Amino acid sequence: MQLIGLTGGIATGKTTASAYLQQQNIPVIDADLLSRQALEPGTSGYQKACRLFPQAVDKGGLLNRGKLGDIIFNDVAARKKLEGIIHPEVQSAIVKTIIWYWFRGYCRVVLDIPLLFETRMDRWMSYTVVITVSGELQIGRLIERSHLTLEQAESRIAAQMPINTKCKLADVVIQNDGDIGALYKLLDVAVVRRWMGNKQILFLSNPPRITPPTTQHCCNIVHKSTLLNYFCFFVSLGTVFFPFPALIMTNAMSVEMPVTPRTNNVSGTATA
Ligand SMILES: CC(C)(COP(=O)(O)OP(=O)(O)OC[C@H]1O[C@@H](n2cnc3c(N)ncnc32)[C@H](O)[C@@H]1O)[C@@H](O)C(=O)NCCC(=O)NCCS
Ligand SMILES: Nc1ncnc2c1ncn2[C@@H]1O[C@H](COP(=O)(O)OP(=O)(O)OP(=O)(O)O)[C@@H](O)[C@H]1O
Repeated sequence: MQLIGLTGGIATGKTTASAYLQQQNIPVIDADLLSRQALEPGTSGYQKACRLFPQAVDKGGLLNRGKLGDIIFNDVAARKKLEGIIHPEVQSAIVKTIIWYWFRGYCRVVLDIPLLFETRMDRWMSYTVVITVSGELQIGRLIERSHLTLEQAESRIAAQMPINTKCKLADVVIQNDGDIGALYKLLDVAVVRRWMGNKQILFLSNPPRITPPTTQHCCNIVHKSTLLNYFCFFVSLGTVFFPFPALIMTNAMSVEMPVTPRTNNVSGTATA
């Protein structure tokens, strides 16, 4: 099972990338969606959040996500408290969903997790992809999409791990300064074609900044059989408390088949 960690800063394009990958029949687990589900009315998370953050509850008694955002993105202690409620729920949902996809015979899953590095979940990934964008574009896209003021947008960005740090931690960096079509082309190279190598930066600029090293390790991970998948699933059920190590174990049991890279010239694919 190949686990591909997709992350980035706020409004750098993770959701746009995930939607495209899903169109390519690659399953995506969206941590933002799971965290929204953990805060839905009726859940214990919702009740705890209402108790902890009464300032974010509207007159009608409903939790206002915008107000909650204004609180947690300006107060580290409040953010940690909210994360303490939501993250355990999200992480357990992620593990269950991975196992579900595995049971269905998928050999790879993309995990769209904004806090991939902060929560150290990158340790369990086969490789990580960071989507980044220049500061001005990030602010502009965030304000436009979420209808925020400049101050709100800046506080949300400041509350996150600096994007440059994420880029340093990533195996693949996608610079999303171009149009959507250009982003899709970069995703084809970085994920859809399962192109794996050393750290790569896929620039949209012209001329190309980087080409893959000729010694790159390209591999196509293929499961031996669906039967093995079922076997692995039952093994993981036995390891209720440590399902991730079980997934990694079975990853090691997969066959690695070297394939010829589809493209030796990333730039050719990358340029818009
Ligand atoms: C504060 C909340 C209610 C604001 O909701 P809103 O609908 O405005 O934003 P949404 O959930 O779509 O998140 C948008 C983006 O904000 C950023 N973000 C969200 N939570 C955090 C956080 N705790 N730390 C840093 N960045 C965060 C991410 O880049 C995310 O993609 C919400 O973000 C939330 O519940 N956050 C805490 C849970 C969490 O840590 N989620 C991150 C994924 S596990
Ligand atoms: N290459 C692009 N060109 C133009 N607009 C883009 C591009 N990529 C993303 N966008 C736009 O930027 C905004 C933010 O993108 P998106 O919602 O995918 O980011 P995100 O990283 O998922 O955000 P969040 O962290 O809030 O979940 C959206 O309005 C999206 O349509």
